[in-house]
Amino acid sequence: MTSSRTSAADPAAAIRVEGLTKRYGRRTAVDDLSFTVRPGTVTGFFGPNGAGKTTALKAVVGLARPTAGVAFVRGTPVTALRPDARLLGVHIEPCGAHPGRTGRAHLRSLAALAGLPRRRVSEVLGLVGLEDAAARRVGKYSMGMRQRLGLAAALLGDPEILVLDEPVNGLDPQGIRWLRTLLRERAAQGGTVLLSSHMLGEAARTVDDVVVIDRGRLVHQGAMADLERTGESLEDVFFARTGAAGSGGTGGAGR
Ligand SMILES: Nc1ncnc2c1ncn2[C@@H]1O[C@H](COP(=O)(O)OP(=O)(O)OP(=O)(O)O)[C@@H](O)[C@H]1O
Repeated sequence: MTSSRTSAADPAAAIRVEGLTKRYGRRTAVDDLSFTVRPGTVTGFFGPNGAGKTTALKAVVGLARPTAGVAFVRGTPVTALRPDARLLGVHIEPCGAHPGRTGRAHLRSLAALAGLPRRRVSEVLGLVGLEDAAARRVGKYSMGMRQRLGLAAALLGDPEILVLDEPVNGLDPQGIRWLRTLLRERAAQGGTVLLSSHMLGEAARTVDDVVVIDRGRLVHQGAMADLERTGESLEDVFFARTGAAGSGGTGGAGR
């Protein structure tokens, strides 16, 4: 396992997770998890079903209160940060859009809440390819369209850091390529992305750094380039470190 020397409150780390634990009753969803997300990178967050990815991402963005540990965003505990759509853009399902509202209306209220200009709504609708569906009710959206709406919401503030939970789910091949290009371009411009995914082949083409968890615990952190040097694929690492090979069921983190 590659450990990071970045200290907890180091503002040079876009995100630093330190000793994060989240319990639901007797179930431990995230277990003493620490990892670092370097600025200007796309970091992939992987693990079997029930490993604790969504729970950890929620804690990273301040949507779940950790039982123990701290998530730092640019060196500040996320719980001490004022909501700032220009710093942190988040897409974690459910996106909270009322099924009876149109996609455009949903984005307009988010923009107003975040103090962003209305023109950003048209811009992000164009960016995610939802212009034609903007006047339709969200309840009528396909899974891929809901995914695009969630991405549009995350992109509203053109944020420095994006946290996306399984953003590829439901996207068509064109959408998957579009998202890969978008995320790579953002990283090339100094932006940071932390995303979870089960699509290891696709993720291997997108991410710079890899964090793998199993049963709530870190089992691997390292750079894709290091894997490429050793000839290991992301899938090799995933199966070797999570022991998920051949298992059809969910491991879960509960003990
Ligand atoms: N609100 C909650 N109340 C109780 N248990 C929860 C809650 N949220 C998550 N869990 C439990 O925490 C564990 C981790 O769930 P989580 O959704 O974080 O995993 P995941 O890695 O995102 O899974 P998947 O890949 O299937 O989306 C699971 O055992 C889940 O049942």
